[in-house]
Amino acid sequence: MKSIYLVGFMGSGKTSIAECLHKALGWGLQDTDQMIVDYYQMSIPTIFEQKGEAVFRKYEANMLHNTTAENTIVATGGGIIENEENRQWLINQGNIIFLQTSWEEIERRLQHDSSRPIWNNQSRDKQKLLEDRTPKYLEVASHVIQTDNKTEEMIASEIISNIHA
Ligand SMILES: Nc1ncnc2c1ncn2[C@@H]1O[C@H](COP(=O)(O)OP(=O)(O)OP(=O)(O)O)[C@@H](O)[C@H]1O
Ligand SMILES: O=C(O)C1=C[C@@H](O)[C@@H](O)[C@H](O)C1
Ligand SMILES: [Mg+2]
Repeated sequence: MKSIYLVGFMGSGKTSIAECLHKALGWGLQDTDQMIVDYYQMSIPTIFEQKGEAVFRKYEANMLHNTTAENTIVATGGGIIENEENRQWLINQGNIIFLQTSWEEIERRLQHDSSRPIWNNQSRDKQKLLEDRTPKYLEVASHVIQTDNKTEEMIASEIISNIHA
């Protein structure tokens, strides 16, 4: 079967739910953020600090194109949909799940986070970023799953029923 791509804002649960789906379906698992760290041998905060966001976005697009097209759960980075070519590429793949999460829930989940450079950049308006990005997640999505007040396992089951529907 075609791979499943998870898209959504930081903290929407792409990495966590990809892990649940990987266990439930026995498919391969990829995470574009982790692929970047492994390939370039640098943490994401270090890439942002030393190379800048534009370079990170190039690395991210390269990794997206290197993901496996079949029988793989792919967690993407929260900003993957910023790039129009990435959006078109995702639309062409088909199984794109948007994990839609409210601002209040994201704030709760990431209140102690120190690993996400954009989240931790005090000069960025993250709530506005979520508003600006939401139409882009919706543009690529073949399925939209609300994640507020659901456990990771509940969300994974919902995704499995959706893709089998
Ligand atoms: N359904 C959920 N309910 C409660 N907490 C959750 C849920 N899904 C994920 N979390 C928690 O939210 C935090 C962020 O999750 P995760 O790293 O999976 O997000 P992400 O979408 O991959 O973010 P990023 O875009 O930054 O990679 C983690 O602490 C995770 O345990
Ligand atoms: O939303 C974003 O722009 C990001 C989300 C993370 O997954 C990482 O890709 C990185 O921290 C940037
Ligand atoms: Mg992640």
